[in-house]
Amino acid sequence: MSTDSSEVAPGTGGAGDGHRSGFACLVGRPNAGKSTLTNALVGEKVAITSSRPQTTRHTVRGIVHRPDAQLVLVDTPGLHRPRTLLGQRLNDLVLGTLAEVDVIAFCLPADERTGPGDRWIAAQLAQVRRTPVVAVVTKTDKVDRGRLAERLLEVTALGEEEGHRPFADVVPVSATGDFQVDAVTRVLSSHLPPGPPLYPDGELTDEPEAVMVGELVREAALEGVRDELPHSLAVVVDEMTPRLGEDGQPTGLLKVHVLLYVERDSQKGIVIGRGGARLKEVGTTARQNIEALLGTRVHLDLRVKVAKDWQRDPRQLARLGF
Ligand SMILES: Nc1nc2c(ncn2[C@@H]2O[C@H](COP(=O)(O)OP(=O)(O)OP(=O)(O)O)[C@@H](O)[C@H]2O)c(=O)[nH]1
Repeated sequence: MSTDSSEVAPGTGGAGDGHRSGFACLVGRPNAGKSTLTNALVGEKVAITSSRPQTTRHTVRGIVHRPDAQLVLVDTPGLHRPRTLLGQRLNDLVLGTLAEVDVIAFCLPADERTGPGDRWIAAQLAQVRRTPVVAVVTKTDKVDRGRLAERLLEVTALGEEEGHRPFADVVPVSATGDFQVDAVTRVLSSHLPPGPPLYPDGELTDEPEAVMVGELVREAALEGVRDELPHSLAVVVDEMTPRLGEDGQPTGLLKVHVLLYVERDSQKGIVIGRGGARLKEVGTTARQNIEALLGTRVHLDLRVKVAKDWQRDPRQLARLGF
């Protein structure tokens, strides 16, 4: 791993003498690389990545353990200008989270230019006054050194624009190229308050298992589908119980029932596929990942249902846990 200190933008330095602990939140436009970075930092798959924007619905925490610091990552949905009630709810959730964390990592892809979406987020972050904001320039493997240098300056300038807040640090990283991942941990940790670890060593997430199971199903169901499904797919884990044998004893198999809600019949068709072929694939992929996550054999039952216009209906949203 390349974590040469000369590659780190100047910042507030190391964690100091004592141990530090606290919470960090990753924000950025959809597709900015937040989930991938969370996974790289934690070193295990906990958040959901997908090549489709706005797939992260739940606040998933990953925990980075280091000898001198414990960094609890709160991965949020993409902060974006709300178009639907769901979008508004997500933004409220994000802003509420931001006010409570110790440091915010604002992810900006190296291979894109600063756009209106970034300016909108920068303006939102300026409202969260007390929390330091570290700009993390992601996906550096996608650009050459010259472009990266330009981009770092461009990002620094974004913090200095009227109505924004200067960034506490600017750090380049490639989560997939394993470049500077440690540097991101170090810089974020340097902004945490002194304190003992908040979670026992070895713990990677405090997200309830059912939420993570739901996310794995959601991820599998979205894979390779290129239409508007990310906005129209909700996942509810209905049941997770040990399967009992004929003698009433546990068989070592976990029974998992999951409901996939789509908005329209046409979307139901997309998820299920011809003759149910796609849903079968989704089930196999999701089951393997759930088994890896929980360390137990799983019997997975997926049902697809249509919940018309659920994104705009507060009662439906509440029922689905938003
Ligand atoms: N080349 C390269 N691609 C990356 C890197 N980090 C993320 N990506 C890709 O960028 C896309 C988006 O990454 P995500 O981590 O899902 O982005 P996100 O910000 O969590 O997206 P939302 O959940 O939509 O908010 C995926 O296709 C990733 O594989 C990186 O360091 N290098």
